[in-house]
Amino acid sequence: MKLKFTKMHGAGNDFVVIDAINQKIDFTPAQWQKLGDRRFGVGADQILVVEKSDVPGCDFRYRIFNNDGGEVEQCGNGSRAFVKFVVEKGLTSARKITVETMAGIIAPSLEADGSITVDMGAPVLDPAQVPFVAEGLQGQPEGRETLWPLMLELGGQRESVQVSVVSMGNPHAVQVVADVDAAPVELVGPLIEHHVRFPKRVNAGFMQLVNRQHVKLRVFERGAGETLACGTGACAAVVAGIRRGLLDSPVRVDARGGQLSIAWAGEGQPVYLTGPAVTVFEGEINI
Ligand SMILES: N[C@H](CCC[C@H](N)C(=O)O)C(=O)O
Repeated sequence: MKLKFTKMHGAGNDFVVIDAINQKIDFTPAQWQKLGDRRFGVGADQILVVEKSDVPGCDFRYRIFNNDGGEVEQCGNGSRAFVKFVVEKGLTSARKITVETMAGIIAPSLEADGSITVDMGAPVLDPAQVPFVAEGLQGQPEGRETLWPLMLELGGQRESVQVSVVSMGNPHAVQVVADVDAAPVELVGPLIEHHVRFPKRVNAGFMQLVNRQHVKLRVFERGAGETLACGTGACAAVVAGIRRGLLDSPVRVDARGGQLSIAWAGEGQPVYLTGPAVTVFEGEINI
């Protein structure tokens, strides 16, 4: 079939966005993978699918596929591209929309100055619900947070890294490092992503503290590898840092592809993600 799509990015985290309201989409994981393939397809970190929602009061449904073809629960940078897409395509006259995702309802809004803020909902902090298997581990309390010693096999050596585990609807394991640019993200990221204690795999965050309201962050994403920015990863990292007593809301998050801002008022409260969304080009592909 000939498929119309829009190529977009949020702080360098790039997407193929598809209007599945006006196009009939029924793809196999292999077809999603092809769309995300940077040589055999269009190429993107994730594919975002816009559908009508059946949930009363919800404007749209938002489906997210990593470029490994797997469908996932949430995408923060994608939610900003989503609201820009539906406004630019005339699919809504609203500027603040409610969107049904696999992880629950989120509410992106397009501000008059073009910036976009998303109510990402409250973080899930119970390790079992991330999900993370803590059995047999001695968690290290720090502030309101618990640091979990994750055992990794690195070059025949067993090394332990201390991670916070947080869900934004999708799972995150966040560690603090002295220097993100020197952090072994390509080596350690996959070991954490596929660690046996994460039954649904996990996004691995590496956070450097600049000051109490400014961090640098790299994320090795589940199902996509290292991306230039990860919105839910930024949310999870800031939540973990605030709970550890290391950060104060709001926090500036410097990702490799751009700048995000995260605000969180504490347990049970929503996390607000603010950042850019850019439309790069429109296209068609035979898929
Ligand atoms: N790789 C993530 C999905 C995309 C999240 C990221 N691109 C964001 O902006 O939140 C996962 O498997 O949970």
